[in-house]
This record gives sequence, C-alpha cells and structure tokens, in this order.
Amino acid sequence: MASPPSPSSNKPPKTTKFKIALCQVSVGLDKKSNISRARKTVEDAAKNGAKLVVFPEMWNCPYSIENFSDYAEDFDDEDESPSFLMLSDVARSEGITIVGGSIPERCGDQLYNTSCVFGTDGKLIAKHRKLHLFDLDIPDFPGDICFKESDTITAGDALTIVDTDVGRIGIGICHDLRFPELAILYKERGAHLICYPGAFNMSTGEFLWELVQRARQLFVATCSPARDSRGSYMIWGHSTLVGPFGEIIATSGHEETTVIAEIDYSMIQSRR
Ligand SMILES: O=C(O)CCC(=O)C(=O)O
Repeated sequence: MASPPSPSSNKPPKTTKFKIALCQVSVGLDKKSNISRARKTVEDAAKNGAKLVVFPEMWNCPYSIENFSDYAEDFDDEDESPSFLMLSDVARSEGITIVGGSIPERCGDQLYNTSCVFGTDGKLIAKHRKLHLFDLDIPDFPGDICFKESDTITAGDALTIVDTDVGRIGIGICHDLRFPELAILYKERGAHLICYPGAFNMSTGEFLWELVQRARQLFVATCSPARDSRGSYMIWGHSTLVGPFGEIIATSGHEETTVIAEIDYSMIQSRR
C-alpha cells in the first residue's frame, strides 16, 4: 500500500473532471451472488464512463451483527477473500479506481468493518477500518432502533487519505460521517473528495444523512445498500454526491440503482 500523502504535498489530481458511480446495490444472504452482482455493477458503471466507483458499507453481507463473522474475509489469505479479490480484479480489468465500500475483515481474533481502495492497476492502495462504531439504543425515536456494532467489531485507529488517479480521497465509514473532526483533518490534508460508504437506518437517516454531508464544504460521496424491506435493519438508502457549496449534485431513493454523476474539482477553487 502507498504511504499516505503528507499534508503539505498538494499534488494536483491527474484528472480534475470525471464521472463517479455510486453503486446502491441490493444485498442478500448469498455472498456469491452479492459478489457477482457487484462485479456486474462495476462493469456497467465503467461502460457508462465512470472513472471512480464507490460501494456501500457491508455490501457482501446483510447488515446485521450476527452476520459479520460468517461473511468476514482475511485479505492475506487468497482462499478466504473472494470479495476483496473480485474488487481488485475488476478495478484492473476496467482500469478504474474503486472505493470498495466495506466488508467485514478478519485479522487474527479481531473483526473490523473495513473499506479497501484499489487503483486502476488493481493494487490495494488504502485500507480504512471504521473508526466510530455504531452503538445506539433509542427506543423513543421513530423506528426505535437498538444496534451495538462493538459487540463484534473492533474500531480502527487511523485516518485514511490516499492519492488516486481521480484525486486525493479521504475515507470514512457510515457513523464516521457524523464526526466533523474527521472531515476537517481530511480537508487540512488536501482532500478533494471524501467517500463514506454507509448504511444509515430509518431512524437517523431522514434527519442526519443528507444534512451532515452538505456541511462538509468538499465533494462528498455517500453510498448505501438498497433497502430490503424484509431485512431486520431498515436501510435509509439515498446514495448522494454533494458539491463543495453543499449542493446536491445527484441522489437516489432507497431502491437498487447506480447514481452516475460528474465531479469537477475546479469547483473547490471557486468555493475558496
Ligand atoms: O450515525 C448514524 O446515525 C447511523 C450510523 C450507522 O448506521 C452505521 O454506522 O452503521
């Protein structure tokens, strides 16, 4: 993996205008079909001109504490990492950058909620372990949700910012989006875009998901799985691209879809 860019090296991106695809895929119980569906989605996005593809949080596994261990992958073990290998392979074959949402990562005795970023040659260029785990119990809120991610997942301990062919990208996962400090640090380190694979729920999604993205004053891309109305965890959806003025460039509902939109980094300069 490349070492993270230093704050002072404000390298201009190779590409300043490009298409991004936010793949709001449906996620089912069958891991193999989640993987093949995801691959096809990347191939279609590349056909439509996308140079950067973003996946949702936990795209290979229905979002539930009970599933994380069964669907987890050890990235150092080729026989144990089909989701990881597929993303690497399709990034290379399509020649695109992929922010691979997140999948449960097994490392020794620990499980992490991890996002892998692949360059156009298919190499892993960054890995972000979710920093802020989602522990919530709000019985009187609409949707009265109770979820304790820390029962099975260990929190990461590092920022993740990486230079790619499509700019300097900071990564956060879902609940990380709520913490402005992280976005401020990425901004100080010269990020052009922050990608947040997420899976917000119905309780907090309606109130916070869009609001916090629009407050970051950078390009922000969020990508959620599609809602599964039979699932135990009701996903908010609404994968969105926000520009540096807080404007919504493109968004979606909660159904399965791929949002394709243009990013033009010259807008960051205009905002300044
Ligand atoms: O912050 C929130 O309200 C939702 C976060 C979440 O769903 C998650 O981190 O998985």
